[in-house]
Amino acid sequence: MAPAPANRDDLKTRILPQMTLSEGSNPLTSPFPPLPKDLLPAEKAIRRFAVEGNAIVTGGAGVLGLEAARALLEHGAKGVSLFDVNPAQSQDAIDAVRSEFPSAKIIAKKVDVRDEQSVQNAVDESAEELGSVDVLLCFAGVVSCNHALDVALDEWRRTLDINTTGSWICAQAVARCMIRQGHGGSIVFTASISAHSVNFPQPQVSYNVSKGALLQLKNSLAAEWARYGIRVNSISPGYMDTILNEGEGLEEARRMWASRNPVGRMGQPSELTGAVVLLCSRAGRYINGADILVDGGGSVF
Ligand SMILES: NC(=O)c1ccc[n+]([C@@H]2O[C@H](COP(=O)([O-])OP(=O)(O)OC[C@H]3O[C@@H](n4cnc5c(N)ncnc54)[C@H](O)[C@@H]3O)[C@@H](O)[C@H]2O)c1
Ligand SMILES: OC[C@@H](O)C(O)[C@H](O)CO
Repeated sequence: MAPAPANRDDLKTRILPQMTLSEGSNPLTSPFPPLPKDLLPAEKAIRRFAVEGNAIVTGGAGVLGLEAARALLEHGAKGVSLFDVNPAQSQDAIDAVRSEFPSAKIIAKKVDVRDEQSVQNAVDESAEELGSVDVLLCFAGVVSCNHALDVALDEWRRTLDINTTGSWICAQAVARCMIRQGHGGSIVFTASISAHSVNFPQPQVSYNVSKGALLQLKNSLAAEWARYGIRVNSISPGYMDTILNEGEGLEEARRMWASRNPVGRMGQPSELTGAVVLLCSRAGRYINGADILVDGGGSVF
């Protein structure tokens, strides 16, 4: 049953008394344990960037989500559960990842991140089928480009519902699961350069707002959930060379995005994975509440 909304009395009697750091099993209260001295340097590097346990990746049938899932598996994740409103669109690509990692468990679930009950069921099933949920990557998202004067309320609501509220619904369901498990975890939202500045030339007010809000969602949860050993961070990709940024009429915009970038090109999906792995591995243990821009320097131009 959903909890009742809090009132003013709850603040003193229930909410503030719970704002204490739970030590004991909280992995964040102690520093990264030293690696055994007799390991070879390469083995130390692997251990430092190892991803432990299992992950849920929303938008997991999309270009960036699936590439991030592949990177987690490369770094030792035992299994991934891909949540997507349309997993069938990428059946072949998902099968290709399955054959790359034959000993990993790779599940695809049809989930609309706006549907709280469907997310809750899929999180519970994933925990059961994989054995645990230790990482959540939120990639599910839609882009919406329109002149601010023409944006219909439905278009505005849909963009914020999927990009922002959908990430919140998934984070809350997964955090409850991680707290039950008792050993913390890592949550990563996908914001964007659009969370930091206004894109050019395309007008996209609802998208920009949906991604900007994710940064404050990340900050708020990072502050609250560290006491359970859960770190919450975000990545902010620049213009990546994916279907989101393809299509008729976008040729001139693509040229402009590349020319306004210090490295002179758009990013490749695999170029996001270093930041994702860092945030989900032991090496990222003291990174909490951070946003990593992966944009070739485009946002400083
Ligand atoms: N491609 C870029 O240049 C870029 C830049 C910055 C941020 N991003 C963000 O990265 C994320 C992934 O982008 P991408 O390029 O891989 O796009 P993509 O379209 O390939 O992937 C997005 C996925 O989200 C899924 N999705 C959409 N609505 C959903 C819903 N209601 N519930 C569940 N799944 C849903 C889609 O089916 C799709 O598989 C998005 O959040 C996007 O805003 C992308
Ligand atoms: O901000 C870059 C991306 O988030 C997005 O792909 C682009 O703005 C879509 O036009």
